[in-house]
Amino acid sequence: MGLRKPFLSLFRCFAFQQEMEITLIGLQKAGKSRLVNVLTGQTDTEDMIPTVGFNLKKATKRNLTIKCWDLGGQPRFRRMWERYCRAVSVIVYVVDAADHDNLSVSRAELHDLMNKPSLSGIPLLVVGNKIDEPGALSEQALIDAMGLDTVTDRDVGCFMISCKNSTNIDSVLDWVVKYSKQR
Ligand SMILES: Nc1nc2c(ncn2[C@@H]2O[C@H](COP(=O)(O)OP(=O)(O)OP(=O)(O)O)[C@@H](O)[C@H]2O)c(=O)[nH]1
Ligand SMILES: [Mg+2]
Repeated sequence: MGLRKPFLSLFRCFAFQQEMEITLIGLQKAGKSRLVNVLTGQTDTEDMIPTVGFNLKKATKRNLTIKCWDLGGQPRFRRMWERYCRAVSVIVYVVDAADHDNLSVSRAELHDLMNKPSLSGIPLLVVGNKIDEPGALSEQALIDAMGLDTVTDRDVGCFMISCKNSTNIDSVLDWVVKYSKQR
């Protein structure tokens, strides 16, 4: 009898241990790598090096480990996006909400990816980053600019964040946990 309680606690600990994978994509300089740094609790820095290919980092929160595939956003790396999105629980698409000039390219790349049959049904979280910058879009303006109302074949979320000020980062984590598909 004395052993029962510790055994049950140990069982619960392993039973609820969860691991999930997400992929972060979006145009170059959107802030994907900085978001991964903030999510994984690494020292935040303004000085970021453009991602060449991809990086993999892990974030751990309580019983949850999130593997984050951080892909390069430059045109030459976009061909890889689909491959790294196929097996993940959630696709996180990062947009620089203050970079109005590149919104239409960002939208086109997003819809191109969402139309791939291999990615059908994978939940999509669009995050408008850099809301600390003047002229950053509102959430509704980002939803309109990215045409999110037309993505109807999956769960879709949208948050406005600032990696610089750590604004709304918890909402990103909560959404990922809530909508992640066990694949
Ligand atoms: N003001 C502001 N700058 C940010 C924020 N997030 C990222 N940045 C800056 O934006 C620049 C690009 O950030 P990265 O995280 O390297 O962007 P990325 O999307 O990983 O870019 P690639 O790896 O080239 O695809 C860096 O100078 C960051 O410091 C933010 O919330 N606010
Ligand atoms: Mg990067």
